[in-house]
Amino acid sequence: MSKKTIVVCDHIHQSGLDILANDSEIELINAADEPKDKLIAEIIPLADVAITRSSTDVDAAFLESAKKITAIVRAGVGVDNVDIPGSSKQGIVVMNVPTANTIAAVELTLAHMLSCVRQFPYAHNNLKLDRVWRRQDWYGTELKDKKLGIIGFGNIGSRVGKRAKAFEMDVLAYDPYIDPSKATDLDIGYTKNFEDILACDIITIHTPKTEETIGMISKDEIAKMKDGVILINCARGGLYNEEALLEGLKSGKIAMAGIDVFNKEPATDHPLLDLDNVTVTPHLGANTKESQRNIAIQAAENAIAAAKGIAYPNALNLPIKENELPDFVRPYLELIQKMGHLSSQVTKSAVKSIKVTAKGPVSDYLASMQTFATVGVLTESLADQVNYVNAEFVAKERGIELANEVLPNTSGFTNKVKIKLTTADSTIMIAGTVFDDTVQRIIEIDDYILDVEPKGTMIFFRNTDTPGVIGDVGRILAENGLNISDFRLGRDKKQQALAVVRVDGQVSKDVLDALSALEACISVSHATL
Ligand SMILES: NC(=O)C1=CN([C@@H]2O[C@H](COP(=O)(O)OP(=O)(O)OC[C@H]3O[C@@H](n4cnc5c(N)ncnc54)[C@H](O)[C@@H]3O)[C@@H](O)[C@H]2O)C=CC1
Ligand SMILES: O=C(O)CCC(=O)C(=O)O
Repeated sequence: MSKKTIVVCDHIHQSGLDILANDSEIELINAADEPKDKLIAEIIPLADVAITRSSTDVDAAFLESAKKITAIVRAGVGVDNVDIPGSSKQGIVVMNVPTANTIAAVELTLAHMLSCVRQFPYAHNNLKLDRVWRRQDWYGTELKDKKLGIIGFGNIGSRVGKRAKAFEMDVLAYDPYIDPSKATDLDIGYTKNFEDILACDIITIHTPKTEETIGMISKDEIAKMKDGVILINCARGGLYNEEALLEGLKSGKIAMAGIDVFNKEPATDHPLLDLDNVTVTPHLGANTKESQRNIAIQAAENAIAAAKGIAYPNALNLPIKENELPDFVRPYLELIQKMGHLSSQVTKSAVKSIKVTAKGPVSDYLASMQTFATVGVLTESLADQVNYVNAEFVAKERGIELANEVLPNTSGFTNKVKIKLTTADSTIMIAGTVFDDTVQRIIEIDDYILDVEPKGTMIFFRNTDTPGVIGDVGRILAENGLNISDFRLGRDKKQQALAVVRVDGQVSKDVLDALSALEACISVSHATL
């Protein structure tokens, strides 16, 4: 097997590099010290998988060069510098390493909080750099009994809250997307009213950077805050509008701000740096030895798994979360993909729409069913250019309409999935189910009730329901050296029948011509799964 190339775009801990270097199936290119233009132009085109941090943007230029890339591992949490829709369009799986740097970011937040209330860096510089001993200049405040507002109560926010409780702070969480008990179980207040947060003494933000969270704290919000409020941002630049923050700090409305992240990084010329009431760090939230080691190991292991096509841990743009998928759903996904592939082989015409329907508990996974069915349908014309990540984009680009619907839970099979494929020339409907949790079966094709295992080479022979047809079909197949491994017949109310014949071997044009020459034949087609 040829080696897969993993390009490391930013600095990661040596322990991760060692894992990559020691894998005999992996070619490692450590490009962390390469200029970004060289990285994009010369190195990214070689990569099967790339590992990035916040210093490499996965933008249009990166993606343009990512000709071979199948997966990108963001060695950290925030993926705001990764163009996820653009990656999906190219069929690239985007993965992050979500919890390995949580504690590092939590502790840096507390460091900023303590530094702000005691103006620590200024007192430090006064003594160390200026050699001035003026204790009367450095009166701080205490965290005890202060009200701390936490915006975003996920991995980092909740742990900041827990530690703030140890400082005897009065903590209030704002996060509309969590169960309030996540906060109240920690004896932390929970509010859905953002104004309650604005009334706090200290406010810290721990949300991802999204359209909703950009500028969450702006001029209007700052105006509503207490005079002398302290603001901390160790999440992402821009969550606090930087101009409003600057104004608030200049006017003294905001007493202090602790800032680790900037809208544009590196931020060596930022006007915030000119102020005397900020504590600043150059995006150090994840920079502890423990965190960097953990992240690098996880990023390397996950990149290797992705390069070998074994697994995509923490994938952010796959239609399914592997570890959340109940066992009974997997065979249905496989089945609907096969049904999609089969229907496109039988119709052999430009696809107009793919409609997926399902009944029973499996219908909770309808969106994933749609993706798998779409991959199945498009595989016939696009082979490996289509995958679970880009299927929807590819279909839309080709003007294929995608639709899905839950079927009413009537009697019969507990779970049933159905695909209706409409092409320029015809329509086909195939339904299937799974017996005993593993046995996949096609149970309907158009109006015919059947019981067929979707496997191998299959001939679909539609005929007028007259005696002797089965014998004729068997004879033609035998004359052409095709052994029948299964023969299933479905009849409809119009005196027509559909035979699905599974054969060992390939079906030639001669066989199809001979079958279609039979007087009873209405149509004949074949498919291979
Ligand atoms: N400075 C640094 O080096 C680091 C920064 N980060 C940043 O911190 C962020 C948070 O990290 P984690 O806690 O691990 O992520 P997480 O996903 O565990 O938590 C984020 C929380 O924000 C909440 N949220 C989302 N939108 C919200 C909104 N509009 N209002 C209120 N809450 C909202 C979510 O419900 C979730 O609970 C990351 O997205 C990343 O940008 C993370 C690690 C290091
Ligand atoms: O180390 C980095 O790349 C930054 C860490 C970070 O901001 C994150 O994990 O979201």
